[in-house]
Amino acid sequence: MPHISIEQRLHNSLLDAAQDLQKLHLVELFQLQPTRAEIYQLNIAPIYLDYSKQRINQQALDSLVELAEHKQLSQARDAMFHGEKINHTEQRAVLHTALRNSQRLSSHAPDIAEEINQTKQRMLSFVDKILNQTLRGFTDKPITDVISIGIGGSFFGPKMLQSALVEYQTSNINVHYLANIDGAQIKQLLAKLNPATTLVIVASKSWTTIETQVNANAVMTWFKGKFPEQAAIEKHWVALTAKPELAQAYGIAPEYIFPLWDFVGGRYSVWSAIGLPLALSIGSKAFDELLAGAASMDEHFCQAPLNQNMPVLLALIGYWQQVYLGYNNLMVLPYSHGLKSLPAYLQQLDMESNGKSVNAIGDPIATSGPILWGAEGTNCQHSFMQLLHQGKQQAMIDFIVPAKGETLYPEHHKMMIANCLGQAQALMQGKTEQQAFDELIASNMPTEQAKALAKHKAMPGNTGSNTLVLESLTPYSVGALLALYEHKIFCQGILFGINSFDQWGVELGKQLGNQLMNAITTKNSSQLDPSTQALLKHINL
Ligand SMILES: O=P(O)(O)OC[C@H]1O[C@](O)(CO)[C@@H](O)[C@@H]1O
Repeated sequence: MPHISIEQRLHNSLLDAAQDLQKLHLVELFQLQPTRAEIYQLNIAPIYLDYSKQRINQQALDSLVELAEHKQLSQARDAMFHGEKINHTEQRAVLHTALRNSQRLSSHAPDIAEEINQTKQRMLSFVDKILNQTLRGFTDKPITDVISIGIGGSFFGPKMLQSALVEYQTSNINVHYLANIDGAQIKQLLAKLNPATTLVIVASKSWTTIETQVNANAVMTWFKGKFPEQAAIEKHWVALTAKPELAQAYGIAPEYIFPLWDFVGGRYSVWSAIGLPLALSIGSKAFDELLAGAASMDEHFCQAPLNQNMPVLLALIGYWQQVYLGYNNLMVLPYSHGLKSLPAYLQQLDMESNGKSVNAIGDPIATSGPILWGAEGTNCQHSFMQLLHQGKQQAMIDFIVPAKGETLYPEHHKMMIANCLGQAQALMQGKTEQQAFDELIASNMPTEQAKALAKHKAMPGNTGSNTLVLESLTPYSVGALLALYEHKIFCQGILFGINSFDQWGVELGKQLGNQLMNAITTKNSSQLDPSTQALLKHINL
């Protein structure tokens, strides 16, 4: 027998499983194994995962779990939780998990754990004081509005969670977000606000992000138009940053500066001081529950065996679909208006983390993270779902739905559930031409016409999906959901061999944006490529 490596053996086994599964329709898989729904599920409160509709079998799952072991997934996970510098291209630890519970870290890095706890207490006490009006504006008026200026990870998390947890909004404070550098947005926002009752938060880990700087400067000009005094700035401006010295130089009072650290990646930072605008909306208790929900998923991720581990399973199923079934994109469909911005949040989380082309030692890799997209159900059923039912492109799909909905409108929630499960079913089952024909005949259509139309009504089905059921839309369950995706992405990074925690790819765009700005200001575009020159000429600034 020629010697083959473990990886090759597992690869062969996965290829065999994929070949076997290609011969079977999902409907046949259920006929052959009627207990699939009981076997391929995991209930880790507050999330129930059904993956029985995936085109997967036990041989594939066993080999995938073995592959994860072979890639030392558990060791990599422990290294992350213990604060090892796993982000090797930036020489940084990755410790967003310690923000939700620092206990696991305290035996490895007690100082960091302590600093995290102190910052959290300081931040939540600040929130309480703004909300109970102990802390007020410069003219002693209570704060009614917050402008949170930040982009990417300093924006998506708080913004998305604010709509997800709107039912938990305890304060009367309106939080407004400024991310894009669109003067029209600033104009509209500032026109309706009063500087005397507005708190301005500048959320920027690096304190160098140009969009955030430009927006902060515009808001500062507006603010100083009413209150030029430094003492006023010190009562109305807050900084959330890993560069406190730069924030202080900007004029922000040290007591109003809340740090984060280089071991918290931007897209993983909603659990840190970056969550402050959210906490000002939902209050410190609900913010704490959000952290507790995420910590519960961390605990599960650290303790559960790999084949019963929800983030690991999600990662393995996605890996299987990409590498062995040929998918390249993941569609996330939250059947919940509150979670409408979840796809946008997950886009940064997944694509900025795993959109890479080389492995840890810089060698090219064959597969990296998927394109992620999606929208709130049921709206998407009336737009792009047609393509998935009958088009030639395919997607990996995560349906997400809360089991409990708004009690004031119970019929709406029942219909939401019915639509969510109905879509997953339709994608799985499809409809044969014969079924379509029979239906048309039953509706009294003449045979020839029915034959012709049946071709258009047939749907292949056989599209797999995961369904994630949250108990309800609470801070705890949403915290667990976000941590689930974070860990899934981490696991996929390990499987692909990627460093999921750097983002060098975004740098070139920033650099060229600055060059373009220079060309526009100096009116000299001669160094630019012909297409860019022609565009600048046409725009004629
Ligand atoms: O918080 P900062 O440093 O302003 O960065 C904002 C965002 O910019 C990026 O560095 C690149 O897009 C993200 O990773 C980050 O979340």
